[in-house]
Amino acid sequence: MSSKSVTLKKVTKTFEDDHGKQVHAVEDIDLVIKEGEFATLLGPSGCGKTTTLRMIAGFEDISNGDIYFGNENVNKISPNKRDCTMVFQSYALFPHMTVYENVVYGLKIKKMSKEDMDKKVDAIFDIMNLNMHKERMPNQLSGGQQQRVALARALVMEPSVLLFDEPLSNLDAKLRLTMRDEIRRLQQRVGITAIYVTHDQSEAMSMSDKVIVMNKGKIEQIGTPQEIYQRPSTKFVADFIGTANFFEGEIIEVTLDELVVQTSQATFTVASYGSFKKGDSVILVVRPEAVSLNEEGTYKAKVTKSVFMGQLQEYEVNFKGQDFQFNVYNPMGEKVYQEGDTVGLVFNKNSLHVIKKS
Ligand SMILES: Nc1ncnc2c1ncn2[C@@H]1O[C@H](COP(=O)(O)OP(=O)(O)OP(=O)(O)O)[C@@H](O)[C@H]1O
Repeated sequence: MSSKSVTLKKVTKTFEDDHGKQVHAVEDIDLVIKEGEFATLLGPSGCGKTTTLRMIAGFEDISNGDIYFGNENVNKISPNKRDCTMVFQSYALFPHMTVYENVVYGLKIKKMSKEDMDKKVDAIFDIMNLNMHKERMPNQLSGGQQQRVALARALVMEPSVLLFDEPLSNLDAKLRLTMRDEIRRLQQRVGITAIYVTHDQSEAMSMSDKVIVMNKGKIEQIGTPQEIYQRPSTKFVADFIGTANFFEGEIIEVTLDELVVQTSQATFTVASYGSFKKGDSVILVVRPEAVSLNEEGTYKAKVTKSVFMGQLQEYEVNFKGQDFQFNVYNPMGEKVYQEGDTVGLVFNKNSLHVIKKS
């Protein structure tokens, strides 16, 4: 199976709202998804991820800009001629056709010989463990099985790019976990370029080589799951991915590998990433795992909430006027603090992160 890169250059999509006003659903997006890469468009409802995916598929015209598959500009190529297929949230299987007929349908349209068709369908059914369901009708399958058939139907066409529009939204939580592993393994096995839309950050984090975080029609950050979690470039990204506490402050010292940040609560030393200078107004991002507790620590805080969650103890403390939350692992025998206790906070400087205040 061949795969292609996908490039978006200054892509914009404008819609007319109910009052006839032009609104940008997607604005000036630049994006490169490499061959064989699994890239996820992630963001809250209405941020423009589905519109972006539909423009890549050709279902939606673009108002401005260019889209390339490999070196080929596909702006004017109709969806059925583009070298990509889409897997939908609703599976979109033909209800009156068997599993086999559903999967073979696209090849029949292409007028492929029966022998070649059977070879391709058999190979896909083997990869996806669908052989025993060949003669069933879609309504005789579970949601997960139906989604596997939809995936098989997309893959059998051997597109260079596979597009996913929230494909797991209709499945229960446990099945979602299994299916996301299955999709990722399959994508790696066939080496196809995949572009996946979701608003579920754990799905994005666990499946992707590259995550594209969108907000209000624009790209906030592109990075590996680790980069967007550990080194978010904006407050929006830090807030949207995982949980975070924010402290406003100012850079008071810059060394080769450290920043010193003064907030109204304390002075923090942080491992340095990005370019900062003395006097910059910043936001200190404190992830839940950046904090541990002891009796002696110099940063004293009052516990305002302590909840046993099994593996983790969830704390909320008041630290010089600001409430913040974090988790501490809970091995048996570890001291557990209760509401009203005074504790010492220890911050791990490698887990702290600074972003510029906009
Ligand atoms: N056909 C349309 N006509 C007018 N406005 C539209 C149309 N399609 C999308 N929009 C608007 O464009 C913006 C982006 O929508 P889009 O569906 O791409 O967002 P999304 O991030 O995929 O959201 P969701 O997760 O809810 O699907 C929204 O404000 C939406 O209302």
